[in-house]
Amino acid sequence: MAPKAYDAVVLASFGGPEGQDDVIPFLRNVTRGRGIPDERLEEVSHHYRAFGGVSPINSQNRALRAAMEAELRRRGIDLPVFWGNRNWEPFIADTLQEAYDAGHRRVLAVTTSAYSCYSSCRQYREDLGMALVKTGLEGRLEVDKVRQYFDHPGFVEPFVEGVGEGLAKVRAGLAEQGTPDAPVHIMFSTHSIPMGDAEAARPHDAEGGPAYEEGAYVAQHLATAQAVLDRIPEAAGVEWSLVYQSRSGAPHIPWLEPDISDALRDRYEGGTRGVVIVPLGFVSDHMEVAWDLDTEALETCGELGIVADRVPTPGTHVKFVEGLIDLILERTVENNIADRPSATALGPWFDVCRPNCCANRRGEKPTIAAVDSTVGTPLPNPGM
Ligand SMILES: CC1=C(CCC(=O)O)c2cc3nc(cc4[nH]c(cc5[nH]c(cc1n2)c(C)c5CCC(=O)O)c(CCC(=O)O)c4C)C(CCC(=O)O)=C3C
Ligand SMILES: [Fe+2]
Repeated sequence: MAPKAYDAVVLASFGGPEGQDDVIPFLRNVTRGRGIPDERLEEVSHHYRAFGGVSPINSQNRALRAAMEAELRRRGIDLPVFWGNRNWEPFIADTLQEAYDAGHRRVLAVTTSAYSCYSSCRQYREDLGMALVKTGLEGRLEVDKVRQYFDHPGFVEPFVEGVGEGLAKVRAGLAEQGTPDAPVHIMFSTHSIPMGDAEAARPHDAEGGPAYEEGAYVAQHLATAQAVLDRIPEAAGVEWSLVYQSRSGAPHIPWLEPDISDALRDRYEGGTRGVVIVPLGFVSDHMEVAWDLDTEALETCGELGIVADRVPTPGTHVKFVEGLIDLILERTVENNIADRPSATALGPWFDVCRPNCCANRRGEKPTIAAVDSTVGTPLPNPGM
């Protein structure tokens, strides 16, 4: 898509509760119309309760926003960064209104989500699209979005660093135990999604780019994991796999598998004694990482006697923050960066999503940043 003169950035995220009283209303917001059984909500509420009802995600987003502003200032670029969420305050609609009231007319969104699937791409585009409709800013505020950035070096490099360090720690732990040569496994973990969503995560039209047998969500994770490993000499020859976590939904609906806990048990039976756990699907150490990995998966490792290390998410890693700013500058007229780096053969991903990309299987909603967008941006020339 041709560069534009954006006048503000919106960091769009998931949101999380800020106290015990927020937990249930937050969970209702997340699962509205999504067919999640009450027992699952009850179960997940305990994760938040155990953390005082406070998700770590909001403070992480405040820190990310501050880091992005600092990096823009450092480069002498005058672009304010607003922040809004899908499921909790500040809500995206209020954020767009705030940006508009402050005089901005053309904003570029960055989401805290790197891959392509309904939950991580289209749903954010719908959040922004519906916010435009709700506020009545449709046609008055232009909203675009940076490309999904799973393969941007700024996202990949912090994992390269983390996996390298994780491998060293796990090997040192095994040596301490007197089993320095015990088999080690690198386990990349991401959010499970319904199989139907995984299959829908792709461009649908004939000329809309490559289609992927396993869906773009899985293909992007596999390619990114490989890109991380290719950059770590010490990882050569180490076995690895992609596993899934945080499954919800009704039991009879198939979701991506294997679950990380099952995978850990199977690997242990196959001889693995050290595991590097890589939260490849996530941008910050929020609840899905703090609970499902640091509490549950690490507990499973402890029970089995596996030496384990959980690698950090990109968070506010300087390379990640610089990468997000580079992604913004790919799209701006001023300070434009013409280079669109990609660490995998799949990318760089589209600035403007192809028709039906990451389809909402529960019915159409207004979206931005797609060839078939009904709000957000007039798209005379959809380009890349
Ligand atoms: C792909 C994906 C990402 C990664 C991309 C991205 O980052 O956006 C992600 C992130 C997150 N998911 C999060 C929390 C939750 N996700 C839920 C439910 C669901 N997630 C799904 C998918 C994803 N989720 C799906 C298909 C569902 C089923 C309901 C539905 O079809 O929509 C539920 C409901 C209860 C449950 O069943 O677990 C909760 C509480 C938090 C916040 C953590 C915090 O508070 O720190 C974050 C960052
Ligand atoms: Fe989720």
